[in-house]
Amino acid sequence: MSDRSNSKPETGAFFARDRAWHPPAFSPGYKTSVLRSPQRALLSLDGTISEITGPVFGHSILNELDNDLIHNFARPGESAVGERIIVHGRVLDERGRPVPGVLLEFWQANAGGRYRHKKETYLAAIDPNFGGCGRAISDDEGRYAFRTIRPGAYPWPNGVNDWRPAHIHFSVFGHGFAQRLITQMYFEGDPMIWKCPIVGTIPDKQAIEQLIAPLDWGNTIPMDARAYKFDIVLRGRRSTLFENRLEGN
Ligand SMILES: O=C(O)c1ccc(O)c(O)c1
Repeated sequence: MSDRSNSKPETGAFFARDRAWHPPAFSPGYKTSVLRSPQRALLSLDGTISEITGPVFGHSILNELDNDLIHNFARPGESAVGERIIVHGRVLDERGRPVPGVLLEFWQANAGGRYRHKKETYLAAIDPNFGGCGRAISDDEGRYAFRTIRPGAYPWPNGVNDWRPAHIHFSVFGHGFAQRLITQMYFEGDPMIWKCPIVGTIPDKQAIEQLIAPLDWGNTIPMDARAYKFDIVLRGRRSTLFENRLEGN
């Protein structure tokens, strides 16, 4: 385990990734990582002008229901089946400062643990009123929020009887097209988290705990939805853990 005590102020513009905090790209217990992981040393490339100045997908075309997964795929007057929740939090930089204007995209399985995807094979029922995708943009204080239903856990073909705990996938776009980070949020108190082979690739317990959103009782909506709070830290020693798959660790 690495020492994450906060005693020394962080200085300098660049915060190198702590390799003990992030899971190794090659983690045989997570079978698909074996073929996905880089076979050669990584190269660090500078961003090009077109990546830095190019348009960022989606910032100007948010629809009213994009941050409401309970309704954004539902027939008029209907809603998705499941436990209604609000997920909210802040996008923060390495010094804890808010990051405004970030496009966040979310995708998840339905309450029974089934994705709406043509390659989905799990036998749980489709919910005709649930699509499973949404998005939001962080405000001036870095805050974002969306309404959804709590996803179900599901089995997956990794080892015998491996299950994914209930989780929501997050993509975070920055101010350039090449700035994209992907992570997953889990739910406080779920015993399945500690049995998951993907979670099991994460070497540091604190890094896992940072992916687990606590129940936020103060922001529940009585007679409607419970709230979970998930802050995303983009860089620094306490950076949220991001997946290997799209960024090559
Ligand atoms: O990378 C994978 O194989 C994989 C499988 C199941 C998941 O739920 C997931 O998030 C990733």
